[in-house]
Amino acid sequence: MSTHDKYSHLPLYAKGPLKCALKGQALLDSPLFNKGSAFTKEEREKFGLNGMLPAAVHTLDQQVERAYQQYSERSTALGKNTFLNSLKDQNLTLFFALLWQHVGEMYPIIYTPTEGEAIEQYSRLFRRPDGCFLNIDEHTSRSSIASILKQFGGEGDIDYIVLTDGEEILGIGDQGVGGIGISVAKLVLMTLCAGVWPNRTLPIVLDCGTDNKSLLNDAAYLGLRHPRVRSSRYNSFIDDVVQSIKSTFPTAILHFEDFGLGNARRLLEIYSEQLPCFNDDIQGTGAVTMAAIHAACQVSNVELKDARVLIFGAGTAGTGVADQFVDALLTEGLEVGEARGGVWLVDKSGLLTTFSEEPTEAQKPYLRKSVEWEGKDTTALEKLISEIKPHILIGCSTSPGAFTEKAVREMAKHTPHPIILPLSNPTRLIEAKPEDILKWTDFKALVATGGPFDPIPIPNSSDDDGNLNENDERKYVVAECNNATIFPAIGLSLILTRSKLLTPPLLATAVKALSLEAPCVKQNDKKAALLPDITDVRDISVKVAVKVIRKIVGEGLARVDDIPEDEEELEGWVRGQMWDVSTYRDLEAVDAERVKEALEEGGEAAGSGGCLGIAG
Ligand SMILES: NC(=O)C1=CN([C@@H]2O[C@H](COP(=O)(O)OP(=O)(O)OC[C@H]3O[C@@H](n4cnc5c(N)ncnc54)[C@H](O)[C@@H]3O)[C@@H](O)[C@H]2O)C=CC1
Ligand SMILES: CC(=O)C(=O)O
Ligand SMILES: [Mg+2]
Repeated sequence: MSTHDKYSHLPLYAKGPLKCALKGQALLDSPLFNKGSAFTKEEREKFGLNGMLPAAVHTLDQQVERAYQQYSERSTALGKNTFLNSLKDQNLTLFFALLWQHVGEMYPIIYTPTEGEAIEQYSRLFRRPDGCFLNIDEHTSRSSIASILKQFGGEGDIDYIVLTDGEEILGIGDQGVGGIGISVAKLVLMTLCAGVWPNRTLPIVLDCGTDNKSLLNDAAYLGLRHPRVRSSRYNSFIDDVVQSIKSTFPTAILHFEDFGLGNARRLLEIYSEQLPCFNDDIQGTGAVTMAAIHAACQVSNVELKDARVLIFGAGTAGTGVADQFVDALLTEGLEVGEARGGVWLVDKSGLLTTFSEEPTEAQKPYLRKSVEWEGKDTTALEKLISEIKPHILIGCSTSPGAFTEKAVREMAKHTPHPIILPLSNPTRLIEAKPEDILKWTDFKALVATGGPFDPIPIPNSSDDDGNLNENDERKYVVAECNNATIFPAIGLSLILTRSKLLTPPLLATAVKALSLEAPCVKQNDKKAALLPDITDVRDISVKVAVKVIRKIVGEGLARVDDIPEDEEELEGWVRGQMWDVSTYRDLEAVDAERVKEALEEGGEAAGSGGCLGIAG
């Protein structure tokens, strides 16, 4: 065992059969252990299930088929989302097997855009709680929070936590307590995309009130019915929560999601040196966007160090992309000043300059000298494009239609293959539709979007010399540039190594690794996707994780020391610890006392608190 520190002995994932102390109805009610009609005759006998299930024993595939039929009968996206969430409450293995077998179809149902709708309707759709609800009004002390957290498991039981305060959800603003939906959805992706064990994760919402008037006036609203608490009371609440997480789950990774502009970066800066933590909207969005930029630059022969980037919407996500761009240039040997020189930030007031009023801390490093812009129009996007001549245009503004035909055509005048990434979610808020961008640029642009879009037929496509390919039936696959393509792999790497921190070199490693997997790079084809498809994400996550894990070890941040050095062995080591989306695990009956003893002896915890299961 490791000599690194006292946490290195804590078990990671279960191997072999799951030891299960539940029987009868309690077993059927446990989403981790339940197999429904797939319980074998022997298991029915052993676990007191006789008479509690119909006679037939079905396979997981048969169950998936039936569940898919039921899913398909729901006529609306929201109805399908509700169906899937109920299934998750009943049987985790079936839920993830179904999702994985239909990942292309179901991804937008369990994630953006449908999950956004479900969050807006949270209080109406509510059936049973999922996750941990911490509310500021009942917050009395750090120990009271710790005692709530302990209901979800003890030291070593939880690997990954998604924490939100619901203020800036998925581009739809303040959703109060409904924000729990984004914590749950991001954790579903952790399992689906990177095999993190779902019972070893914890979604948390911090209910600090809401400034959303329609929620405050809605009699059905389930959260605290007052405006958001801010300043010192909020800060001490957050600090108590983070410190309680740290003491209760000392090896857990903390993922901040959808915090408001005034808090997201501030909290990351405070806590990134105290525990392994991650802000998805800043770092995840920055990282996935940077991977798309790397890939696009590579196929369109633009040197990153020469690239000019115009970021439209300089909030949490926009400045996260800017920072990631600068970090990438620093790893190529540029000085900070030079690297920042390639970034222009535009917000509601136009180009951000030294003349701009009250720039945020995150925007300050990128302010352009106002004297250089005297007498010029710094508000109209097409005018800015005409001055700056960007190679890359990124939208994180929630301003639909902001990338106008004029602006996009102007961009195409200065660069043969404009790289245009309208990232705002949900779909109705996108800065420009990909089919329009492609049409306005004669399919020369390289495009990726924040949410899902169908492939776009390429009409009589031409090659770079302008020769028409009359019979070309190809479609332009618009990659989804969403942090969900990268955060699960980063999280998996941190979990498996029990990394002490998440540092910029780890993110830069993930970015490079992901960009190498982009179809456009692999096929050296400007019309292929800028990022891998979600249907490939599990394999991609393993590849990215292998590189990040090596970096974690190299940087001396790992807290386990049995990590294989050989790349192939390391890949097997990673895969071997992932949740299997294609099979049920064997169950071994044990009594509850034995489970407790085994956990005290340091057995491998298969379930978070209350699951009464260990693995041997
Ligand atoms: N694809 C992805 O992976 C991600 C996408 N996003 C999306 O990015 C968008 C922004 O999210 P956050 O940065 O978290 O929000 P935010 O509120 O922190 O930032 C939005 C920024 O856009 C600015 N803005 C608003 N209207 C504008 C306009 N007309 N012109 C220029 N700037 C304008 C705001 O002043 C603010 O600075 C959302 O739609 C969100 O869904 C966010 C995170 C990840
Ligand atoms: C994708 C994401 O994290 C967001 O839109 O907030
Ligand atoms: Mg987010």
